[in-house]
Amino acid sequence: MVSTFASLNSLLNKKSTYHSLPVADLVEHCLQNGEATLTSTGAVRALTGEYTGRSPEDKFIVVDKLSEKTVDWGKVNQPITEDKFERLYNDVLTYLDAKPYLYHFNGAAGAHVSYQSPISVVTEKAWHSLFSHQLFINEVAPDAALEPITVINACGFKANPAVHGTNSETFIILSLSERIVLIGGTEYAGEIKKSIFSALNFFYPSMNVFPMHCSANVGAEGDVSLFFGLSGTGKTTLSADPTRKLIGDDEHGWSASGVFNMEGGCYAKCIGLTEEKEPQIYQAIRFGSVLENVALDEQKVPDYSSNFYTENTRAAYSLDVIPNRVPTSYAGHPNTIIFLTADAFGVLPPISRLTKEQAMFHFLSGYTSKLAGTERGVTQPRATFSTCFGSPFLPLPATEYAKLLGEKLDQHDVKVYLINTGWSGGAYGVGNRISLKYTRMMIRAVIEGELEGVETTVDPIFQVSVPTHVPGVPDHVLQPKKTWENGEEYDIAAHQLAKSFHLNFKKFSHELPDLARLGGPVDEL
Ligand SMILES: Nc1ncnc2c1ncn2[C@@H]1O[C@H](COP(=O)(O)OP(=O)(O)O)[C@@H](O)[C@H]1O
Ligand SMILES: C=C(OP(=O)(O)O)C(=O)O
Ligand SMILES: [Mn+2]
Repeated sequence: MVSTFASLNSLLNKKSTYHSLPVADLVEHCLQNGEATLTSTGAVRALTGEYTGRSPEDKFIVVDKLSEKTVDWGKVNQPITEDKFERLYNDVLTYLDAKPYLYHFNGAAGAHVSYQSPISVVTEKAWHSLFSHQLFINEVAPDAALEPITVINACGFKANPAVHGTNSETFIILSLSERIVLIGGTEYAGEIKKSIFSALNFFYPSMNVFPMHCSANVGAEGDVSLFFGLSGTGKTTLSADPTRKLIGDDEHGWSASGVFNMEGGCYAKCIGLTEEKEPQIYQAIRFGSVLENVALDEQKVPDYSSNFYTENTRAAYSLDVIPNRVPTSYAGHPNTIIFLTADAFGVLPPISRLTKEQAMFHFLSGYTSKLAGTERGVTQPRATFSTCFGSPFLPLPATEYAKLLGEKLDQHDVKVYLINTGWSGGAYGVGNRISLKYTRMMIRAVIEGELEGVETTVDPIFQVSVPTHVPGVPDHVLQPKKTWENGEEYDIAAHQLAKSFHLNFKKFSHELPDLARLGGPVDEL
């Protein structure tokens, strides 16, 4: 229990801890400490060394009274004992105690006061504090509803698996009871934001809030759109739309009163970034923003085309720099939901409309690809079923989140579309990634209601409803088989994927016996 833990407070009360430094000071510290480089954009650039993506094999949840019977234990949520956690916690604090200085960010997660949790992030690096400042909410509501959560990031501390019970020197450990996240052995900043997301994904469902791995924006009429998707499928890119106000790019809750952002900033992939293609993200990279693992030329100009350090290059910036943001970071109930999937087999239609059953089936399936770099060891697109389009971040069984989605779909009038932002004209390696321009056109058409009444065909394998015409997109692009040189090869690949959908869904068939038949592809198992 926590009373036996070394006191974090005494560490934080030391003179050498910097509390809630303003951005300009944090930038100065990053540069003075030699942690980061000032770039021509005004943003600082940090390099993270060996770990340039998340490390799912090193993520654990502490088994205790609260988690034991609630968490969906397995490969994603690996158990670690309270004793091991306590030992590691004490060793991490001893390590941090020896540091000449520490940084302490104080902010919040959950834009709506009724769902807000104060967040403390204690780091040895100034740039992690700057990252936290940009990604989390900076003003804490005095009456925040949830208890605080503390992240302790000792990125330079290396665990000893024999002593600490970890898998390697690296660890991301969540104690839900103590509301503490311990991170060590990795500098990848994404672990900080995604561990808070994991914690809230545990706490929100019991408050009747549906936590979602999605981006969100709102139109002039107050119409809210959500974009679900695993990393790299386009949440950040596609929600950055000059004609709509941004709520957030990655993590939202859906409560009885509407949708709210959990965060206060964005974390955009910047591989291949150009001002022309993604102006909002490009322009957000400025003083105060943090570039992670982006290559620089001799003039310190970012080279977004370079994957010298990793494919998973990132920019972290505050929502404050987005000109068309929703200032409160919350809005009403969505009327459009888009599931983004990056299909590496190139067989899913680029756009299709889903019935409620299909929406539930595809949400639970979470078929997509892991794109290069976001997770350690993934170097090219790899097809995966990532339930709820966010499996790495879900402590509870997937069906709990699906139940919340089902309730919301019953209560509100929402159209649901599946959009393939992955490959077309052949699998990865043969075909090409669907053009961002066309994807944007499809999304515009959905949101503007231009597809209501448009003629559709039912995809013979996936059974979803495919519009025959989308303004601005050549008709043949909408029919995946027509984009392949060899139609027979298309059929083989599509049937194979249909089969893996059904194989994957078997784990839900006990609880949801009819859903695969009602919402899935043709079943030829
Ligand atoms: N058709 C497309 N739709 C969306 N993104 C695309 C598409 N084609 C290429 N991309 C690229 O894929 C990446 C999507 O990343 P991002 O929006 O950060 O994903 P997420 O926020 O879901 O992790 C961006 O680098 C974007 O330029
Ligand atoms: C930051 C990540 O993902 P996303 O691009 O979805 O924010 C991640 O998976 O580490
Ligand atoms: Mn994103």
